[in-house]
Amino acid sequence: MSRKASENVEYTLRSLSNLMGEKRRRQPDGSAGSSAAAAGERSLIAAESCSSINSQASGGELERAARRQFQQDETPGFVYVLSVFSALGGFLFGYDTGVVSGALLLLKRELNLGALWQELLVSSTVGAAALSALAGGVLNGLWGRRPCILLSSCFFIAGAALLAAAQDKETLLGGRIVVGLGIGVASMTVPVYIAEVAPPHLRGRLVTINTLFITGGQFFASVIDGAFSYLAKDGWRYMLGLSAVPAIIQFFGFLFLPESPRWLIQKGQTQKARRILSQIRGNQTIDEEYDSIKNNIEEEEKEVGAAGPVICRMLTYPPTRRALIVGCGLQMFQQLSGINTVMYYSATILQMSGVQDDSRAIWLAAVTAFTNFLFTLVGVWLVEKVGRRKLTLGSLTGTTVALIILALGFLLSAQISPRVTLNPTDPSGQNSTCTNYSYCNGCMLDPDCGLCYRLNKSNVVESSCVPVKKESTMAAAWGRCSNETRFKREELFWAYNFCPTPYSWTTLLGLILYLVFFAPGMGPMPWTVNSEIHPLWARSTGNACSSGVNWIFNVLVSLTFLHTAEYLTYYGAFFLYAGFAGMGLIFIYGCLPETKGKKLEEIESLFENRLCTCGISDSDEGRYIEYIRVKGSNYHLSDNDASDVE
Ligand SMILES: O[C@H]1[C@H](O)[C@@H](O)[C@H](O)[C@@H](O)[C@H]1O
Repeated sequence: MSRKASENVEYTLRSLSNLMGEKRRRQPDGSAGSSAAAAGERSLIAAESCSSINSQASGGELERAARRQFQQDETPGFVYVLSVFSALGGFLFGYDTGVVSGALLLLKRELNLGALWQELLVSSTVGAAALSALAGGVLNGLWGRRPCILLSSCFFIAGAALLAAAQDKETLLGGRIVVGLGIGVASMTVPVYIAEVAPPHLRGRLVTINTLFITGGQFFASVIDGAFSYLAKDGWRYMLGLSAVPAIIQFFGFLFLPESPRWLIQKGQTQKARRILSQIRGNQTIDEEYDSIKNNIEEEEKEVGAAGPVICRMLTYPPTRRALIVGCGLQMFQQLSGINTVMYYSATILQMSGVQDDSRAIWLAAVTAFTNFLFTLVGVWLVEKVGRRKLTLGSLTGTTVALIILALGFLLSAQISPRVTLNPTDPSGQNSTCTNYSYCNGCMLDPDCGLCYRLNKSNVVESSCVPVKKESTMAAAWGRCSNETRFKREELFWAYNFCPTPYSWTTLLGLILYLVFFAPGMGPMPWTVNSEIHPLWARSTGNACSSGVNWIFNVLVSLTFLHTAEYLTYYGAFFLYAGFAGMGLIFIYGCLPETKGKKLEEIESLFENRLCTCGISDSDEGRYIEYIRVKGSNYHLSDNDASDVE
C-alpha cells in the first residue's frame, strides 16, 4: 500500500474510533448523531470489512447511519452539466467521422470524385485528428482544458461552415482537415476534463458518457445520412454542415463553464481552484480533496523533478512509463480489434445475410450504429458496478469469440463459394479480369468485379462474374445486371463484395455478438482508463500520446483493410483481428489495474510495481477498505460497494 493510502487508512480509522467513542459517550440521550450533524461536524468514517473491530454491532449501526447520510448527499447537478457540455465534443467526434460515408455517396456523383479523392476526404480527417491529438497535449498543459475545448468547438464550427459552402473538392478537403483538428483536440481533452471535475465514485460513469456521445454521434450521423440521401442535389451540404449546431452550443456553453480545478492548482491559481471546487462539490467540504491534490503535486515535483520535456520525464520515471504503456496499449488494441472495419463493413455483412434491397443499406448501417450506441449505454451502467478491469476483460473475450465467428462465417462462404457458370464477353471488346474467375470467392475479392446470378430455390444458378459500374457498386457495368430496375424485374441478383451462401447467418451472428461485446467495454474503457491513470503533471501528455495512438491505428486498420482482405481473404483478415484481440486480452489481463473508486491522486501508486503484475492486485479485493462520507467530507468508496450507495 502506498504511503498516501496508508496515511488515509490511519486517518480514517482514527476518525472512526473518535466517532465511536463520541457515540458511546453520548448514547444515553441518543443525540450523538444529530448533535454532531447540527454542529456541522464533517468527518470520514472508514469501515474495514474484515477487520477485527470489537464492537461490531455498534460499528454496523454506525456504518448504516453513515451510509444513510451519504445517500442524502447528492452529487451537485453542476457536474452533470459540465460533463454533458464537454461530451458534446464526443458527439461531434462521432458525427463527423460517421457522416462522411453517406455524404460521399452524393458527393462523388455531384463533384465527380474518383477513388483517390474519396479516400482523401475520409482519411484526411483521421490523419489530422492524429496530429492534433498529439499537439493537444502541449496545449492542454499550457492553456488548460477549457481553452482547448473552446478551440476544438471553433475548429468544428469553421470546418462545418467550409464544408457546407464548398464549391470544389479542394475546399472540401480543407474543411475535412479542419474538422479533423477539432476531433483530435476534443478526443484527448474531454475525457481528461470530465475525469478531473467528477467525484471518484462517478468518474468512470461520467467519462464513459463521453463514449456514449461518440457512438450517439455516429448513430445520429447515419440517420441524417439516410434522411438527406433523398436530396440528390446539395444533400451533402446539410449532412456536413449540421455539425455546426452542437459545436455552437458547446462553444457558448463553455464560455460560462469553469476550468478544471486540478489544472488551476497545478498552475498555482489556488483561490480560483478552491472556488470552482466548492462550486462543483456543492455542499461538501473540499478541504481534503484540495489538500490531497496540492500535496500530490508537490510530492510529484519533488520525486520527478520539473526539468525537461514531460514526455522524457514520463519515460524515465517507471510508474508513468508503465501507465503510458498501458494507456497506449489499450488504445492500440481497441483499433486492432477492427471496430471501424466491422462498422464500415456491416452493410455488406447484412446484405450477405439475405437483405437484398440495396436502398436499405444506408438504414442498415444506422441499425448497426444504433446497436453500438445501445450497448455503450450498458457500459455506462456497468462501469461503476463491475469496474474497468473486469468490464474490459469480459468485453474483449466476447469480442475475440465474435471475431472468430465472423471469420468462420466468411470461411464457410468461401468454402462453398458458388461456381461461375456463364462467361459473357464484354460488349466493348475489352478484356476484363472479372470473366476469368471460376468461383464467386475470387470474384468477390476483386474490388472491380461482382456476381450476377439467379436463384433456384436457394441454389445459385446462371452466375457470371462481371465488372462493377464505376459510379455505383449497386449494378454491373454491362450485361444482365447493369440496370437495377430491369434485373430486379427479371429476378436476377447482384452481389458486390460478398457471395450468396446458406451460411451467411453465421456472419450476421458474428456481427451482432461483436457489437454486443465490444460496445460496453473495449469501446469506452480505453478512453476512460486513460483519463485516470496518469498523474496530473503527465495527464495531458499521456492522453495526447494514447489518443494519437488510437487515431494512428484507426487510419492503419481502415486503410489496409481492403488490401488485407485481398491478400489474406476476408476470413483471413477477421482471423487476424481475432489474433490481435487475443493478444490484447493477454496484455490487459496482465497489465490493467482496477482504478474504480480510487481518487485520481491515488492511482499512480497502482503502477509502482513491475508492469504486468497489475492483475495480481485482484487478490486484494476480498480485503477492502471502505471510506464513507459523513455529511460533506470527501470520501473514497470501496471497490466492491460503490453501487450500493449511489
Ligand atoms: O471508442 C470509440 C467508439 O467505439 C467508436 O464506435 C469507434 O468508431 C471509435 O474508433 C472508438 O474510439
